[in-house]
Amino acid sequence: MNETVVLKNLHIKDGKNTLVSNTSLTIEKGDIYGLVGESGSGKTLTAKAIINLLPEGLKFTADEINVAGKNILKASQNEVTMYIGKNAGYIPQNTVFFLHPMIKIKNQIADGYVHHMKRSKAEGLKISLQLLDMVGFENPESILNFYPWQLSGGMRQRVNIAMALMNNPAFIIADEPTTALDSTVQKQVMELFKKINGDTGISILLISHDLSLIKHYCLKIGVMYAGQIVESGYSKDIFENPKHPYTQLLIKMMPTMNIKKNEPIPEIKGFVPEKGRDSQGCLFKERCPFAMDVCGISVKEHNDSGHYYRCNLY
Ligand SMILES: Nc1ncnc2c1ncn2[C@@H]1O[C@H](COP(=O)(O)OP(=O)(O)OP(=O)(O)O)[C@@H](O)[C@H]1O
Repeated sequence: MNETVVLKNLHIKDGKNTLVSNTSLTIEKGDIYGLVGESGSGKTLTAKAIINLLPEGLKFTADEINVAGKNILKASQNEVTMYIGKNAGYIPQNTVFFLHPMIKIKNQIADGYVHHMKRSKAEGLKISLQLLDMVGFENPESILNFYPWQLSGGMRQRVNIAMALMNNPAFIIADEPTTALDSTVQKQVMELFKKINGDTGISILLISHDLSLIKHYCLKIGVMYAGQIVESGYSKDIFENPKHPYTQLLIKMMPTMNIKKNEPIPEIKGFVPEKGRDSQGCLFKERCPFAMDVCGISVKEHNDSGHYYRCNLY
C-alpha cells in the first residue's frame, strides 16, 4: 500500500449543523500534504477525525479512514486509541499551551512512549535525547531538565515536534505549526519538518491558512471551504491553473512585493458560512464573482487526471 492516509467521504455534525461534508483526501507515503483554507473552513476537524480526536458532542460518518494500512472504522475504540497513539503524532494549534508549564520536559516527553509502547521510563528518556538532538537542540540533556516556561516559543515547538515523533509514527499532523512564531523561527521550524520528512520518510499533514507556506512545502494540497475540499491535486497544477474561483481568489491574495502604490489589496468579501453547510449547490455561491442560478441548485465535480475541483463554470 502506497498511502499512509486514506479518508473517504467524511461528514461531521454538531447535532443539527453540518460542519464538514463530502471530504476525501489521500496522503501518499513520504508526502507532505497541505490543507489550506480560511479560519473555520474545517481543516482541524478533518485532521482530528483522521486520528479519532474529534471533540465530544460532534458526530461523524465516513466510508473509510485508513491510517498506515488499517481501516480504523472497523476497530474498537480501545484498539483505535492504542493504534493511533503508536502510528500518528499530532502537533496541535497553540502548542505554547500544550506543554504543562510547571513540569520538567523530561517528565512530559517520554510519557506517551512509556504508555503506548509499554517501555521503561529510562528507554523513553534515551529516545527523547535522540529526538531532541534530531530536532536541533545542541545540548539535549540540559533541555530535559528545563521547564517549558524556560524555553522560547521556537524551542517549545521543537520539543512538541520531538514528542509527536516519539513512537516513530507513520505520519504526523502539524496544525498551523508556525502561527505563534516570528518569521525567522517559522522558517527554521518549517525547514525542520522538511528535513525530518526527507530523513525518515514520514508523511505529514500540514494545516495552514498561509498559502505561500503550503506552496513551498507541499507536493499535494487540498483547498477547504465551508467544510468541503473544493479543489485538490498536485500543488504545481493548482498554483499554475487554479480552477475553483475560491482558490483563484486565495492565490490572488497571496502577499507579493509587486502591489503597486494605491492599488487596493485584494480580498474575498464576506465570511465562511458557519451555518447552512448542508444547503443545496455550491457553498461558495454567496461570495463567488461568477455565481450562476444553477449554483444554488447543484454543483459539478471534475477530476482531470487527479486535479479535482467542484464548480459549475466548467
Ligand atoms: N467542538 C465544536 N463544536 C461545534 N462546532 C465546532 C467545534 N469545533 C469546531 N467547530 C466549528 O466547525 C467549523 C470548522 O472548524 P475548524 O476548527 O475545523 O476550522 P479550521 O479551518 O481549522 O479553522 P482555524 O484555522 O481557525 O483553526 C467552524 O465553523 C467551527 O466553529
